[in-house]
Amino acid sequence: MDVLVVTAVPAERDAVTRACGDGFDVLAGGVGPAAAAAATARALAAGAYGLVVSAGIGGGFPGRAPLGAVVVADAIVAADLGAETPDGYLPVTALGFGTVEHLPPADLVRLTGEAAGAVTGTVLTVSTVTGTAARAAELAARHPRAAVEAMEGFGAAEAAALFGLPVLEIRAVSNAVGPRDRDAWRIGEALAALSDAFGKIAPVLEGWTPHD
Ligand SMILES: O=C(O)c1cccc(C(=O)CC[C@H]2O[C@@H](n3cnc4c(=O)[nH]cnc43)[C@H](O)[C@@H]2O)c1
Repeated sequence: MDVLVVTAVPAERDAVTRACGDGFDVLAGGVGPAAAAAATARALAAGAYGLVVSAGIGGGFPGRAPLGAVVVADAIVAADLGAETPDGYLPVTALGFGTVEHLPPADLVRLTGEAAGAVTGTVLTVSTVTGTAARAAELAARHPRAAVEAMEGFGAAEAAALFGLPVLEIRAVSNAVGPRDRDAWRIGEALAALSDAFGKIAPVLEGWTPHD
């Protein structure tokens, strides 16, 4: 299986490459869903791949994914792609547009989750890092299965879907979703956990074949 791994920043790319060597193509496509979509689409147009993996650090929802935990997404959801109304938030699908969710292959989620000892759950894609308890509570209420929020998965997934390819998202938790406390972020530990997880799941990804 030829695998394209898309991270946001070079530190994440290097954490994956440390574990996988030359086995996969790993790129740092930039922060945010638009950058991830553009970088993924460019790479997919230039090469022959069978699987796209969005990977990096992320914020864990308290009670679902503690610092240092690894999360494999069983759903990749755009959490702020919609409209605010006086009656609350509406996803774009409620407005008659597009999609807000991509589902990775269930067998691949199970196999990689088991290999890495990961939590499985919804990974939210946001364009703005959550910084208040109120916003964290709002997202958790709207997405009860949310384990992590990050900023790129949905963009990579949109590009993968455009090319008819399956997608997976793997996150290592660097901080808790909630009131902003930059000093409490544990980026080094999360990058080490990401690297460790890729060391364990690389053989799974290499051996996996899609089926209908
Ligand atoms: O300062 C650094 O060294 C550094 C390294 C990596 C990422 C950052 C960021 O500022 C965060 C944006 C980046 O990380 C993901 N991320 C991590 N935690 C969260 C979160 O709580 N909510 C949303 N995104 C998060 C995100 O995917 C971005 O790629 C700084």
